[in-house]
Amino acid sequence: MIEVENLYKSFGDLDVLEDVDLTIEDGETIAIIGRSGSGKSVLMKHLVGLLKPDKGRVLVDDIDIGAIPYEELREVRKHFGVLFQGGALFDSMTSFENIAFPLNYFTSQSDEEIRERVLECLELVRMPDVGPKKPSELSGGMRKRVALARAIALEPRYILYDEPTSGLDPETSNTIDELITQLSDELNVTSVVVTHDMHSVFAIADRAAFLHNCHMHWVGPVDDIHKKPDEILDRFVKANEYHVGDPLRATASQRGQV
Ligand SMILES: Nc1ncnc2c1ncn2[C@@H]1O[C@H](COP(=O)(O)OP(=O)(O)OP(=O)(O)O)[C@@H](O)[C@H]1O
Repeated sequence: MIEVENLYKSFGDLDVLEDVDLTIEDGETIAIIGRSGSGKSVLMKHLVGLLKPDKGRVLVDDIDIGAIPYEELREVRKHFGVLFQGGALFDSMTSFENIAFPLNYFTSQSDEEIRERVLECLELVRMPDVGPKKPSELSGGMRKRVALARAIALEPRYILYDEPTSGLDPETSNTIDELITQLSDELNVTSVVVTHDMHSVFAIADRAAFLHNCHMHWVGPVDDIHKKPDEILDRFVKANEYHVGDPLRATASQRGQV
């Protein structure tokens, strides 16, 4: 479980998060939503200790990650897989080497064990044959899937996704959404998805957490987004769900493509 308590964060004069509380339950998929610049990525970075709160705490399995030395934080981070916005793959390495990287860095597994795990991860993202390919030889959606394979290599308990569908066409976005759901079910992980893609939110998330004006304005089951209207949330949702009816999104979902 991750608990964010009374979190404040500013950069110079810019207040980004004020008095933010959020509890992320084990096994759920929660979407962090909000306008561009509302602090979604800043909040996500606090969950894994990449940023430290000015005030407040982030507890991961009861450990206050802002108050522990780096060596202990490194141990906590082993439980996290992070899919960064651009994928953040190493361009000079093959897909195989990218996925093997955290295994080489964090574990003392043999070359054979690492090879098996890399192939397993490629299988999980349904791209068993791309190991020898470099990121530059792959499409945007394929790069995200390789990055996802790398994020799950250490068998994380938590996967953090930063805008996983941004920059992808609707059909590829569906593929990524379906993969997020599949991994959540098969690996029984807790997933935190930063996004403003409301189609994704309704497709994959159990709950949504809406940041607005530095505050956690609304948190609840996605089913309640329309049932229990909140004027500000409603405005945000309407502005961002224009492509929900996109036939490509619908078609790929119905086909169940991954
Ligand atoms: N390291 C930093 N130093 C200074 N300002 C920062 C830093 N990180 C984020 N910010 C600022 O904090 C604000 C929130 O940024 P953040 O990236 O969390 O927004 P976001 O909600 O994820 O937006 P988007 O949807 O556009 O990605 C922005 O104004 C950003 O410029």
